[in-house]
Amino acid sequence: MLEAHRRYGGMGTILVIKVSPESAYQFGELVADPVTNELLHYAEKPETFVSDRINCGVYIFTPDIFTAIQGVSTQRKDRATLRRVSSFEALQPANRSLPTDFVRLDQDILSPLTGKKQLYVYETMDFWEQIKNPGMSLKSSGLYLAQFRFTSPHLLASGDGTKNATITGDVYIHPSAKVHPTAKIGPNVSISANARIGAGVRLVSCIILDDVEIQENAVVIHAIIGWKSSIGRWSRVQASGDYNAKLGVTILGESVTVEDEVVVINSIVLPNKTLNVEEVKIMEKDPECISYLTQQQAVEIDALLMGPSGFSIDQLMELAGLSVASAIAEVYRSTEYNRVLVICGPGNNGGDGLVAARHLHHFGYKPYICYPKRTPKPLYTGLVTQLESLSVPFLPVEGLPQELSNDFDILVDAIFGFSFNGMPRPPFDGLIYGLLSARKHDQTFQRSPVIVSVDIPSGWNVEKGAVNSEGITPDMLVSLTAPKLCAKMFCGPHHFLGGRFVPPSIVDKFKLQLPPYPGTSMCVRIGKPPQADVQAQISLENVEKHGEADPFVQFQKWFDDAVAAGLKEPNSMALSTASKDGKPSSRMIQLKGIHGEGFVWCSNYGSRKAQEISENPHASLLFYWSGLNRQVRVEGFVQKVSDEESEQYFRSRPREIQIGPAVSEQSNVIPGRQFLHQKYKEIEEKYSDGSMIPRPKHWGGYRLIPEYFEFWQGDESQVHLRLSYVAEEIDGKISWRRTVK
Ligand SMILES: NC(=O)C1=CN([C@@H]2O[C@H](COP(=O)(O)OP(=O)(O)OC[C@H]3O[C@@H](n4cnc5c(N)ncnc54)[C@H](O)[C@@H]3O)[C@@H](O)[C@H]2O)[C@@H](O)CC1
Ligand SMILES: [K+]
Repeated sequence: MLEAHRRYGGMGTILVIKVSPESAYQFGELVADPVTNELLHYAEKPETFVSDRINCGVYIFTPDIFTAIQGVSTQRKDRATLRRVSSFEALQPANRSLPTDFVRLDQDILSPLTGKKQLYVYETMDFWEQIKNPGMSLKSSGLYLAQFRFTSPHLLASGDGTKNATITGDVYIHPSAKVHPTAKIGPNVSISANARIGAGVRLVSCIILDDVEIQENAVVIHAIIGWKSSIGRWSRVQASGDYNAKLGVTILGESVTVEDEVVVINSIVLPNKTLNVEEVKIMEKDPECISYLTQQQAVEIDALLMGPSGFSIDQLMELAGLSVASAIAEVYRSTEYNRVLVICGPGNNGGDGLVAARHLHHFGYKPYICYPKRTPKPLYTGLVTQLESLSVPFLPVEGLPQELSNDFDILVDAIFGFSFNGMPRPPFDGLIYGLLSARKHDQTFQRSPVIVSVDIPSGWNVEKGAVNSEGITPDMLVSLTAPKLCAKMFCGPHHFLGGRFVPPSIVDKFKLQLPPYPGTSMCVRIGKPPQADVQAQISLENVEKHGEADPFVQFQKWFDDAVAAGLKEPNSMALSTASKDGKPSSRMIQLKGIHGEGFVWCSNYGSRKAQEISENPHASLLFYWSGLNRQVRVEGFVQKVSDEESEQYFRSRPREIQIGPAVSEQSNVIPGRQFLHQKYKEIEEKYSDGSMIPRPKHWGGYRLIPEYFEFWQGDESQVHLRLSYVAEEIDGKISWRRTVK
């Protein structure tokens, strides 16, 4: 490759490899000139197929690369400075999330330099393996150790349990590590510096990082143990060893303590956690406590239910669908999550979706159905008739909006259940893709719809879960009868079990361990609710230790926590303004996003707050995330955004919400509510042909440019913590001074 690089004479050469067209989209795809090998086009993880040659992530550059990196960084700094000094109206919505010293090799360097005789590719026919997920690094570590056997066999450990530990297969032990001779180690084990491995310890397929202590008789299998972690006596830390599965390898972050006699299976444990028996019991959907079914068992139970147990399919489907609707109603209230799209597949899973939609209608939701492949059996035609008689709309696939996120609050995935095999075929592949992309929440902080999967997240392998970790990531999974094996890979906040009908004969035959259903409920939660999860990571010490240097990054972190905790409307904030004579007023509004170094919201330019902002630009925003005991105050000055930017925000709103601003002349006295309804109807009718609703001149965006941030973390002991950031201008540049109180 080096020779080729010198021959090409460019600034950089990229190692590429040919992969199957199906897997190329996971990588950077490249197109090069077949004769000169010049890089002509570079697309990072493209949505449509570009090329089966992918970037291996191995580069050779001349030192000119540093000038190129500096160039990008300088440009970004200039832009940031410009943003602060020039009028906001002149600005494009800039990509706030990138700090000025952040340069992306692919987007900032490689893409702009294509076709300029600067970059070339070198295709390898040799072995290459990606290390995108932690599981793959364990696999690669094994390959590395195997290579040692040929290249540097003296580095590999040996021992038969007399003077040194018993070693099987390829094992590396750093000379400073202390390993007890009664330990049994290997194959595929790598032990780093200063690790201490106690008597009787068993290690198989794992990476033990620096300063780890593994005490007597502990077992570690298919795991990566982070720096300075310790595993107590007789504990087990293990996983299934499926390198492609999300939780196929157990990972302990830095400084995790697993106490004595604790079992940690298929888990990722964040840094600085202590796991004791109590903690683990609630943390896990303990495989010992709940049975998970193979595909075959699910099919057998199905047959037994409808055979000797005397059930009809109609009955089971009715109970399954009711469980799904009940679980949804338990978590997502119809007042906040009203518009539900139920996507129904061709089999019984789709039938469950039809039943659930009917119940959701009766529970006060507004369901819509997409049911592209109908089954002509009476059971299904009956379910369709029942829905039609309730005027529940059926939408054809072509009739679905491009972006599901704008029009629906809940997406119910009733596409495939336990009989799914292979890869999804059309039209369901496109629908599953729609579910995937509905979740890509961007910088706008708009709430994306929640996804509820019935029995199996569609597209997932029934036993192995998401293939290539690229499947949909539902927020809620309602397992029916008993969870299937893939449910172990479910990482969303709400896992429920439904199907309260399993007779004792089946429980006994399959030795099923299922949780009891409470009271008259049709569903029961499996695993603990999400809020406590995030809370477990919150300690004042953590907040202090991990506070970011950039308050915007800190804000994004806390905002993400609030989203992950499932808090209601995490983007709600109180805006306080004051009139020119200093009289304050506050109201709740919604954050639109962080763009152009500021917090943006949209409003009526004739409102009281607008009036006050025009007199006095100083304002304060307050976010309160009660479930996490956190609040954030952002103080600064406010300016209007440009007309073009306002236009963009207006266009990003769902159509029915676009009508609102046109109707309301906010804060102006109106003859009564009836008048508004009348006006709404008039406008709705005027644009009923789908033509563009114009943005009213009095509607637009504001941006608060922060000068001060205060992150407040409450604590049960009443010792609260404040992280504050004050903007300071040094040599014309803004920097943030951080203090902890
Ligand atoms: N046995 C039980 O305990 C109960 C099962 N129920 C539901 O029934 C489901 C199982 O129903 P089914 O056996 O009908 O199966 P599914 O609902 O999983 O779907 C099978 C259908 O999908 C098609 N299909 C399979 N792989 C495909 C692919 N790669 N691309 C496109 N189409 C594909 C099949 O041709 C068939 O039409 C369960 O998951 C559950 O939701 C409930 O209705 C009632 C209780
Ligand atoms: K499903």
